Amino acid sequence: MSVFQKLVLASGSPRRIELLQQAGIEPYRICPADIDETPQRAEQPRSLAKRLSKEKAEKAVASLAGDADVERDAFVLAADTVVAVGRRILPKAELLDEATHCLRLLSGRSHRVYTGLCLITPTGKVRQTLVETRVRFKRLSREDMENYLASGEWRGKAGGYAIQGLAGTFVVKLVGSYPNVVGLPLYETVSLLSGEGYKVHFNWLSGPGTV
Ligand SMILES: Cc1cn([C@H]2C[C@H](O)[C@@H](COP(=O)(O)OP(=O)(O)OP(=O)(O)O)O2)c(=O)[nH]c1=O
Repeated sequence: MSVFQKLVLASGSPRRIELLQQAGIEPYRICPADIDETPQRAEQPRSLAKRLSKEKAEKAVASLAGDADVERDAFVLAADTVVAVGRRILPKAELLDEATHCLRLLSGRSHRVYTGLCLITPTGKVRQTLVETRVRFKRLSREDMENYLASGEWRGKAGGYAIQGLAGTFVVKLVGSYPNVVGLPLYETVSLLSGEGYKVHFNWLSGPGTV
């Protein structure tokens, strides 16, 4: 393996790319993995997040086969975020109806956000972690819901909301990792990578960053 380590991020989520960069990690390549994310019958939310993150990582690895630049010396990282109220898995909202349904379920209640992480090392080792965050929303008024639905911020988000936007004002309590809710738990990601020998470099040469 070359001294320069390569990280392939198996994700098309702009949030995950930004979060990774926030942790000082610049992916060598972005390789979104399109998979079927339908839950299996009676599948638990945490099993779903783990399974899908592994499928995304494996699909990215398969798509790199034959690519001499990354085939044998890249770490491949994937994640999947699932929002659940009890055992009920909320959809990744694409339609207004789905987002409305999600907001009704989330209003005035606690829910859990799970992110499954999967890392495949250059030697083919598969490492997985699951991170859980508990979030409680205030009771949402009709006006809150209407304004939120009109914002469109729910589109493509697990559970039909994005905590990093307007929905941040709905949060009464959060227990656990905040970046986990946005899609990538930073502490656990860095631990997973460094535990497998990926060196996280901080680019101090570019001077103090602005956050
Ligand atoms: C709950 C929540 C989810 N999300 C996002 C994170 C994920 O992008 C998305 C959950 O869907 P995912 O299937 O985890 O990810 P994705 O399809 O967007 O990207 P990829 O599979 O290519 O990595 O919801 C937020 O941005 N904010 C939030 O508060």
